[in-house]
This record gives sequence, C-alpha cells and structure tokens, in this order.
Amino acid sequence: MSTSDNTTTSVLEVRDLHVEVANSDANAEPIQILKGVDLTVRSGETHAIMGPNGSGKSTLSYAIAGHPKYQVTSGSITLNGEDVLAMSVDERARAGLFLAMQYPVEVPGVSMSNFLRTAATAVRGEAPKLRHWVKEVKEALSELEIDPSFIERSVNEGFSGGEKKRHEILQLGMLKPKIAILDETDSGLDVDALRTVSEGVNRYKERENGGVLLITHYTRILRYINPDFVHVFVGGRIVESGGPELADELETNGYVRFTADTAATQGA
Ligand SMILES: Nc1ncnc2c1ncn2[C@@H]1O[C@H](COP(=O)(O)OP(=O)(O)OP(=O)(O)O)[C@@H](O)[C@H]1O
Repeated sequence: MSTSDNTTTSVLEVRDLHVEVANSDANAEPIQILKGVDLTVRSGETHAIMGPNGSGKSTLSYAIAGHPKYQVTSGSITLNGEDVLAMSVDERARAGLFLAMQYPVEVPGVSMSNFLRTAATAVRGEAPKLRHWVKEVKEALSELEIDPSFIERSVNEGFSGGEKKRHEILQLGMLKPKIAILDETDSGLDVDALRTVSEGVNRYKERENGGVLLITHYTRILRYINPDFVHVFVGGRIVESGGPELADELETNGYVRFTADTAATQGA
C-alpha cells in the first residue's frame, strides 16, 4: 500500500481510549495509564500535546503504534475508518502511521542504508528503483545536514541523542506516512539541530500534506512548527484543547490549573 498520496485526506481518530500496562509484580493489578483519550488528527493538521512528566503522552504514542506492552482495554483507534487496533505493528506502518520514538532504539549490525530501503519497500509496497533511491537518499541527507557517511553505520548505534533525532526525521521524509507521531523529537537538540529538524517536519507537512501529532515539553519547537491545536494532557487524558495561545499559557503558568482540576475530580 502506498502511504504517499497527498491528494486525499486522512483522519486518525482516537475515541475514549483506555490503556494499561502489566504490573511488574505479577500478583498486582495492571496499571491503568490512559483513562479516556479523545483526539482527531487530519491531514495537514499539527496537534501539539503538552503535559507533565508521567501523564501518559508516550503511552498514547505507543498504543497508536501498537507496542505489545500497552494493552488497550477499551475505546478505539481508527485510520480512515479502518480499525487500527486490529492491525499488527507493520500493518499500521503500511497503513500510513509513523512513530518517532522518544528514545530511538539501536540496531547493531543493520546499516541505516539497508534499514531505510527495507522499510521504504515495505510501506511503499515495492522496492524503490535503485537510481531514484540513491538520489532520494542523497537529497534527504543533504536537506537534514546529515553526513553521508552515517548511512553506512548501524542504525542509531553510537549516535548522539541529537543525531538519533535527526535520523528519525530522515525516516519520516523517506517513508512519507499519512500521520506522524513525534514523541519529544526536540529533546536534546542544540539550537541549529532544532531548526534543521523542524524544517524537515515542515517539509514533510508541505510535500505529503501529512498530519502531525507532536509531543513536547517546550514551546521553542512550536516557534518553528506551528501547531493548529494544543492539547493539555494530564492524568491519562486530554483535559483541555485550544490554539497556540494555550502553549504560551503553559509556558508562563505551568500545569497547576489543570493538575488541581484533575486532583479534585479524582478525589471526588
Ligand atoms: N511498562 C511500564 N511499566 C510500569 N509503568 C509504566 C510502564 N510504561 C509506562 N508506565 C508508567 O505510566 C506513566 C506514564 O508514562 P509515559 O511515559 O506515558 O508518560 P509521559 O507523559 O510520556 O512522561 P514524560 O513526559 O516524562 O516522557 C508513568 O508513571 C510511567 O512510569
């Protein structure tokens, strides 16, 4: 299935999503992390999710991507009406979902070059023609100011934090998903890398008309990637949604207004 069709609109819909993880003590109850998340992301839209540490933002991204540790106990996730929860992880990727993880994993022994071509072949449904592919990779590396020698190194092995994040955006550009979830892609980036990575995300939005779900703690990335919607995520759900001005309010006042509300509700 091709994931690159910028003439159609894609819609990711998350409805009343509840997710738990197994407790490390096998005799104890599982831990409920997501407690009713509702979210709709359409092509061309950028949604920023901001929230305190441990509120469940990464859990939401893992649940959408299909991480086996995160059990959906109720609710639904659909992409263009298709049941994402019924899909395996690779089917989700082929359907057009992409996750740039907060902590990208190292894959010793697999070169970036092999990894990218294999992944692109899987999501595009056919192997890219070699001459086009080489040109495509070269251009993408140059746009992201990545040294071409990195392409022959093992995936993320020995990469600095910032280099790993840049490579996530390289994958985003090459795999051209319909909806991209970027989990703290800005963490650990120096000011120049932040600009380069943000430009990569903006190019993806322009070229693919992609939908972006951006999890972040900082408004600085939102100066480069303009969000259409900002959501405040507290206690396993979205407690308020608004426009970019909401991010400015959070920068100034923090989450006190929202955490106090949640504590009152949970105590009731
Ligand atoms: N596998 C797991 N086992 C036990 N607890 C877990 C597991 N995964 C997540 N949690 C807990 O679930 C809560 C939410 O974690 P999550 O990583 O989703 O939060 P977050 O909002 O992304 O946090 P941060 O902003 O610090 O990255 C945390 O309290 C975390 O310790």
